[in-house]
Amino acid sequence: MEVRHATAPDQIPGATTEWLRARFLVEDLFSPGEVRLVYSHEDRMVVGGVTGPAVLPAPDPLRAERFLDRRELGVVNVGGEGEAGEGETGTVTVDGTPYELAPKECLYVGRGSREVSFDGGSFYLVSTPAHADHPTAKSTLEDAEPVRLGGSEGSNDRTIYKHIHAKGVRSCQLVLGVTVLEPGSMWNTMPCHTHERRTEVYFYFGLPEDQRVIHLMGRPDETRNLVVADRQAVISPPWSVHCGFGTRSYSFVWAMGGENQAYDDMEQVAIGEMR
Ligand SMILES: O=C(O)C(=O)C[C@H](O)C(=O)CO
Ligand SMILES: [Zn+2]
Repeated sequence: MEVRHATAPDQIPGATTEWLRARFLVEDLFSPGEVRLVYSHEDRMVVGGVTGPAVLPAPDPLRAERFLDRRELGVVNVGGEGEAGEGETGTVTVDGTPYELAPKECLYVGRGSREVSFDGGSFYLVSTPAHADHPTAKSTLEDAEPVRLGGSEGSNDRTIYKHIHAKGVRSCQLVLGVTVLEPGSMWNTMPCHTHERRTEVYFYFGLPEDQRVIHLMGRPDETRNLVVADRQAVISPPWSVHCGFGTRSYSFVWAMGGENQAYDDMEQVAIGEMR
């Protein structure tokens, strides 16, 4: 498990591309038969990738017998569509109960779960500290009550699926959803925002291998960019904007941890304020 330390906005002026990528970009999350994990001190969020079969370990930095002794976990199947277009389903088994996840479906795994294993599919993981037990629950795209936002005039026609949130699958602090851009729409999260009460992690997927997303980060008046490939994640601290545009359309998993779970509790930033 890689450990990354927290950052401050006054470190951004003068930061090199390499410095920014080492702190905020998470590459290489997927390797067959392995669970790869990164522990960020930004709200103590852990992100990971699994290509099964594999079992969720309890890495040493957690100093816990089991990964979920003091944590909760969101799992999203980020595997591609099957040859017949029906989607590659994968299985997550929690303490002997199997849950089949189709692409973009999500499983919330509550604190206290003892064994989590993965088979088939390709799974993205996000975990936050937890102080109560909430039941393990699956969320389909229908359960996530899709909301269509934006439009073709802004190249941001997209659908937001909220899986884990205050009015959906319940958790202690984790909030998680999937946003899918329509073909020809490239911009996510514009106009952008910050939320000082929460860290957010974006995981981009469904992007062709030779295409990229240009992810904007930093204080609104001191922005930088990260050039992000398919199946890479960006850690967005509470002080940073998080938005971007792709050279093709794509999907992303967004997940937050921190002070509150109010999805709309954000500070909107007008494009004219950005530098
Ligand atoms: O497309 C969007 O806009 C998003 O998905 C925004 C995220 O949900 C977000 O940033 C929540 O704070
Ligand atoms: Zn946000």
